[in-house]
Amino acid sequence: MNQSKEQRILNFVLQNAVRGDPCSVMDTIDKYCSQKEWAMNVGCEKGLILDKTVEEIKPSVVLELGTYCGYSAIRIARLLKAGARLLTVEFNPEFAAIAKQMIEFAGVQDKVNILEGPSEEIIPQLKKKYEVDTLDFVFLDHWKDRYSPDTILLQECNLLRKGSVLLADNVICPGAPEFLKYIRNNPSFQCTNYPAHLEYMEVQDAMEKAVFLG
Ligand SMILES: O=C(NCCCCCn1ccnc1)c1cc(-c2ccc(F)cc2)cc(O)c1O
Ligand SMILES: [Mg+2]
Repeated sequence: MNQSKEQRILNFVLQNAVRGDPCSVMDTIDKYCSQKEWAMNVGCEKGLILDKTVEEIKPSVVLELGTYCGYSAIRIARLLKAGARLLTVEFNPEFAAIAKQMIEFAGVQDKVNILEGPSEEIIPQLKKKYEVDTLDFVFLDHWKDRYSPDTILLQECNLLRKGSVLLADNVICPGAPEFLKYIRNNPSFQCTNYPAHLEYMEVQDAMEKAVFLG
């Protein structure tokens, strides 16, 4: 049965990156996806915006929606302080299996917990099942039409506190118009837009940062 693109990316990392070196894994994925096969990793340009946001917040508890191959989970986890943790939600079991291997190869598995299933089911379980009090940082990178319903669900589940930061990928391409309309018109959020390019392409994209004001 022929391999998936995601399996080809993992194999390229296993053969070319340095085990236990997160930057080498990120660079190797970026090399493969810019030179051989495009894939929807956040990439290095938007990845720098993600890095700066994580470094600014120094979060203890991070939620990522949309694991894919684990590129942004590795990107975030490598910057987390001792004892800090990342919970990342992936709906697609094949993607989750690839991400698990990618994260372990990078050596950040002790900071990352991959939660398989639909975000609308997992978010209401975070407090009781995953012992979360509130979230310091949320990276939204899953289905773009789920960004606003899941942001509402996070509030309903009391998972945000004054100063919690949301960062959303792809608000221009593929686009998350409903999310932008919701978040920019909501007095409980302070929004900032970061123009960038779609990963590995000369196509306009942007990230949106939203700080919860409580
Ligand atoms: O769809 C995206 N991500 C969600 C994938 C499924 C998430 C599953 N899931 C996980 C948890 N709950 C649900 C995405 C798409 C593109 C893109 C851009 C241009 C183009 F021509 C084609 C595609 C670029 C990205 O950066 C993206 O993130
Ligand atoms: Mg994305």
